[in-house]
Amino acid sequence: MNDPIGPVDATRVPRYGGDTTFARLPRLADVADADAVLWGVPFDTGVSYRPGARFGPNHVRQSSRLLRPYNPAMDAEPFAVRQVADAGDVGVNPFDITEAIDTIEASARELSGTGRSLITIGGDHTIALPLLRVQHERHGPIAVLHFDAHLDTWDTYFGAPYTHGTPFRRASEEGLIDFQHSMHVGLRGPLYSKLDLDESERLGFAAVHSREFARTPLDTLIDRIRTRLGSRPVYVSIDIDVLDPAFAPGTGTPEAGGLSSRELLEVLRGLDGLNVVGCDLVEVSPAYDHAELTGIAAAHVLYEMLTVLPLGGR
Ligand SMILES: N=C(N)NCCCC(=O)O
Ligand SMILES: [Zn+2]
Ligand SMILES: [Zn+2]
Repeated sequence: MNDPIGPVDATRVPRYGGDTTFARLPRLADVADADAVLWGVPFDTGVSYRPGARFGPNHVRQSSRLLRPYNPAMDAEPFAVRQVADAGDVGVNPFDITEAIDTIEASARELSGTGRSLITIGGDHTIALPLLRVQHERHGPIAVLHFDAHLDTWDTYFGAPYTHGTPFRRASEEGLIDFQHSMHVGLRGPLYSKLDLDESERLGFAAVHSREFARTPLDTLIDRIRTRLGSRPVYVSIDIDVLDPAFAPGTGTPEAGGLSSRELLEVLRGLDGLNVVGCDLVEVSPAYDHAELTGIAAAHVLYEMLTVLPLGGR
């Protein structure tokens, strides 16, 4: 492998100008090949409340301009040990959800190539379903680590099966999920019924609720998460609304009482050494953001994810 091409040097080219790729990394077309590909899915036709996550990918990219190459928390240089590239956005039909899901699945399959890690910026949470289908093709039933205020294991909205509140139910029904090793983290807020929690368990998910963060040491929670995931291939799906609205106001279905950015970043660092095969970051809706708070939180979340991705051959 040639030395990876890293971000544009901010001590030479001011970080507020120029091309807007994630962390000012090269575009996929500008590198020979990549170990990890980051791309955007500007789709929000699946939302049940505030819209706007279709603008998420470019907002997160814009908010990622201040990221620097060295991660002191992990003593790591995520862009020096692997080639990371930004593949831009997929052209996805905003008027037809099933067609959009098919397009996302086909593009994810193509971009993952013969073993690249795929990091997806949404978009609303509907997009996790086609992403999981592609992971399942490669790895079989997959351990899903799902950070979210919401279960997203609901059945239908207005009779519609493919929405941002239903991807993990569909994934479970399709046999994509490893029932013994999947988990929600950060659940909170009112539900439709007590049965929602039983159903989610039946569909294969253990849970760490947001309120547990107030009373349980972080290391204990990280141990619980690592024990649940084991050595399985893990797909990490992060809905930015897992953060408290104070840390991430720019999202479509905010719920009070969420994680702090510091807690979430620490938990992600705690995934180091696990077999993480891909991830998504969804539900950033910039029209409800202020001072790029949500975009910056999302950019840092992806930076930590890129740091803990296992190094693999292409
Ligand atoms: N933000 C996501 N993904 N899901 C929220 C669904 C909440 C609801 O309308 O019941
Ligand atoms: Zn959510
Ligand atoms: Zn969600």
